[in-house]
Amino acid sequence: MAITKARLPNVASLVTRHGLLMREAFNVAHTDMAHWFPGHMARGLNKMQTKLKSVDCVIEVHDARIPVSGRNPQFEKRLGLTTLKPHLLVLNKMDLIDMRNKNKIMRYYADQGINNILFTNCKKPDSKGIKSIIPIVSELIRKSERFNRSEEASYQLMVIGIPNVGKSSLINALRAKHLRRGKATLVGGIPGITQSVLERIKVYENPAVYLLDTPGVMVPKIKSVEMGLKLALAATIKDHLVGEIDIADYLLYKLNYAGRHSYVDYLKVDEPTDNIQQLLKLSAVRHSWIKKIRDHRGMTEVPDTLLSAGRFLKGFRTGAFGTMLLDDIPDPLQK
Ligand SMILES: Nc1nc2c(ncn2[C@@H]2O[C@H](COP(=O)(O)OP(=O)(O)OP(=O)(O)O)[C@@H](O)[C@H]2O)c(=O)[nH]1
Repeated sequence: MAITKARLPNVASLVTRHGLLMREAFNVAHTDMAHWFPGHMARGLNKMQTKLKSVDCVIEVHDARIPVSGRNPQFEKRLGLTTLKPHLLVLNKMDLIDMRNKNKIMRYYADQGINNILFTNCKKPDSKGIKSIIPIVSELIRKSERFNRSEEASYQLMVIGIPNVGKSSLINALRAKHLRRGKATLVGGIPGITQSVLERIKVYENPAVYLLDTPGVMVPKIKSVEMGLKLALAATIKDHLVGEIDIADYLLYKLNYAGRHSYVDYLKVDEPTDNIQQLLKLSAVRHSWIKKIRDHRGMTEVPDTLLSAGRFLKGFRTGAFGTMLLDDIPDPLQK
């Protein structure tokens, strides 16, 4: 299957200063996306559902780079997010997007009835977003029914989200901010670090606030290959399941499309290109990333393009090419 999305290309940005014309759309040859998603994730949801009655508020963490892609509709369906319990949507990794998009993103969610939204950077526990979480959540709980929990002095919050969006980092940032305590929960750059369901961690005193950490639950169905590639680029799916080279190719397309060519220096190549194989090969040679393979001549040294792809992706994920929103945000004002 190929995606050739009709777009209105910003022609100026598609032509590099070297006069090269870049791709207007991304084509990919994947057909089977089933293996991108580990099936065991749905089991976590069952446990979350059974715990819901002891929860006062649900904090849904999502990656700010993909506000449209990948929010799990199962959360709404199974946990009744906007109806059963107070719900706060935390758009994390705000340091990786251009915050001039904030209002557009807020309008997009407001159009879906989601109004309690906060942008955070968990790398900075003293930042405004992290500081606001407990006051906002306390207010949401105070205004709610609390069902059979009104006698409880302490608050219990459940932190949910797809893999690798920063759920554990958020818990650690809150502990660091309010209790001056170290990490209570494991953080990692690859999806699927949190395995146990519903570990209870204290993050605040007076009133005592506990958070239940949960393993990431991936969307059950990916609507398109491009959506899958965005999720992979945001590191919510393990790279090898999708293929490092394909994800790197999509990244290259996105950077070129936006007219952003800082990858040229980062990868030590000569000029922008649309050819992922050539890019990764040259970068591997320039960095001396060489691997040995066995062929008809015995052991031969070849450029390690997989390693270059990994470094390219890491560059994007750590913000080396600047901030980037991966989704186009539908603006309800322009409907
Ligand atoms: N740039 C940036 N990186 C972040 C932020 N929050 C978390 N990270 C990084 O994102 C990665 C995933 O963070 P985790 O806290 O392990 O994510 P998780 O949602 O608990 O992951 P799972 O356990 O796989 O579901 C780690 O490499 C974090 O350092 C943030 O606000 N900004």
